[in-house]
Amino acid sequence: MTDPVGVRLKRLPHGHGLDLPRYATDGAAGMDVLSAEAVSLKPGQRHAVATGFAVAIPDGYEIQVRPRSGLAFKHGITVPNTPGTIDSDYRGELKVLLINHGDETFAIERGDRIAQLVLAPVTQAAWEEVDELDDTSRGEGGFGSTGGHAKL
Ligand SMILES: O=c1ccn([C@H]2C[C@H](O)[C@@H](COP(=O)(O)OP(=O)(O)OP(=O)(O)O)O2)c(=O)[nH]1
Repeated sequence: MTDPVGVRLKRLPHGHGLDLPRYATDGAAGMDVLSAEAVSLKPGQRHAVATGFAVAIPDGYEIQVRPRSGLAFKHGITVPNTPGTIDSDYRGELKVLLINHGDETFAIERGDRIAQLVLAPVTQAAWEEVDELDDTSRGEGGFGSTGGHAKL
């Protein structure tokens, strides 16, 4: 595990009194993030859930917003834009987009752990436009070209 990276975090008025996102175990990759609002999601419904804080991520990093597998597996609650991207220059409230793919209304209470945040390094690309690309054994094969499942 590398040394932790400092990330500035500002609580917004509706975030006061809530725990900050935190790693549930020593080896956790993601910090569980809490909802700052109570909201119910009907089947098929989407919502941008308030977290009650904003961040200033250091240059060269992003935060990814990922689903919690337990909510996804047991209730069909997931992040439709997974992994959500929090840019280092974004200063608005960090929101967690959720969708209910289950068949029952799902109630979220303020303080519920709704998703997880993963701090990740970012490498920006610089295009090098060329007339021809190098040959590879895969070539233009893709989208299941190597098989591995009867349906492919
Ligand atoms: O799950 C998410 C995804 C994004 N954002 C915020 C932070 C991010 O930096 C900003 C823009 O996100 P993104 O680039 O994914 O959105 P876009 O649809 O491309 O909008 P924009 O034109 O604002 O970049 O919105 C969130 O709070 N939660």
